[in-house]
Amino acid sequence: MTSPIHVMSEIGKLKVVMLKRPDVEVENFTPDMMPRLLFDDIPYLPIAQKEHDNFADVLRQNGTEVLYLEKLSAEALDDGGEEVKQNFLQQMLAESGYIAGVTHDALKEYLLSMSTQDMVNKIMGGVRKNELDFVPADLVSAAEEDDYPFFMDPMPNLYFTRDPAASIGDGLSINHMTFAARQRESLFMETIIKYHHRFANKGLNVWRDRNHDTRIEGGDELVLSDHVLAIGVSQRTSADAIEDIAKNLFAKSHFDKVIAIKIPHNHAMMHLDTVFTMINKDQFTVHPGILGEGGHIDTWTITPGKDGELNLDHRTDLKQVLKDALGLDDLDLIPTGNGDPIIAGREQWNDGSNTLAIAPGVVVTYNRNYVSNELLRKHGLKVIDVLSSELSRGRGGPRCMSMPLVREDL
Ligand SMILES: NC(=O)NCCC[C@H](N)C(=O)O
Repeated sequence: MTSPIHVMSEIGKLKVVMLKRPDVEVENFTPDMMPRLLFDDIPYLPIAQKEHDNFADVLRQNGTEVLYLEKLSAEALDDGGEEVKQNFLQQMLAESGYIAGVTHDALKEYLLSMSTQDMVNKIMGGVRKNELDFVPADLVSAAEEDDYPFFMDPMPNLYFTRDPAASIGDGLSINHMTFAARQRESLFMETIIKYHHRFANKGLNVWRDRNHDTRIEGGDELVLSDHVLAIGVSQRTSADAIEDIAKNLFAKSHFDKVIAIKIPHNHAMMHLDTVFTMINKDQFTVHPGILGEGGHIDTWTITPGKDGELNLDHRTDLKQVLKDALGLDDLDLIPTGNGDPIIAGREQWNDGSNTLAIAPGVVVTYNRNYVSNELLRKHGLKVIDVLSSELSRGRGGPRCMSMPLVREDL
């Protein structure tokens, strides 16, 4: 029986993927909340949903089974039973700032009065104060948070299913994410893996769980082959988390090389996959803005050392590093925006480098990045471009919006 998670590459034919259809969470906030919620604008929901449905349809038409995070989460809680649901809620409330007390109790009662699916949707969408027939009387609520409209913030970034967890081999990392706006997200995946009948007790390896202080996000985790990972040292992923997962993978799996790639630490390039993706056996997209003089960038190839320690090899020629790690004679690094500084900057901002490979040489991209798309076609790729006006406002593209669960081996 095949494992419910099986990902040995970035490019093997995509068989099963997990998405989250954007819902009220992407518009249930005010402009002043945007920076904290990691959004640059507020999408128009009906169009965002239409675009997302178009994305899901494209995947289905190409032979991919599409699962939805929101549905899996509710099913997992129902599979787990009453105690699991209560514990999940307790943990979610604690991570939302309510360990105990009257507000905790009021929220618990409110959320438990719903069907499991409605409860999950409500937690994802955010709980406003005016929904409950309850006014907290403590000083913090009265004196400091009286103007704030939410008991529980919405989670608008959930449609970027790539980040809270990452499939690696026959297992995954469940991630401790960087910013508070996203940290609760990975509790859904932890619950799915533990309790959903499709995943529970199937021998899945959790290479690193969410109970850490050091940070890692799936947009930085790229499975280049069944031996090699690339992981961004980025705004969202810290070097110590990379060392930690490398040690676990080297001890327990067939992965024996992790290439750590240092990228600028800023919002536009928050993850490695916003500037660099694998799209074929010997082809990658790269945003020229991350490469210095002569195409150089800091990379460290990490391999197993003595007694569980790690060996590091610092090199700056990305192309050569990748060729060596993957045993390739040549490699095609395709620059976002065809190297034009204005177009490259603009199309990277709109996730022109954030391609989702659904088979070797077949990629799904945003239609708005037409210069990069045309260039990919010229390099022999099959490009399926999807609608992107509203989805792109959340600052993530097709790779960010998808968590592959099963890919065919190459
Ligand atoms: N892998 C990705 O690059 N995901 C995009 C995440 C965008 C989201 N607004 C965030 O800042 O986390």
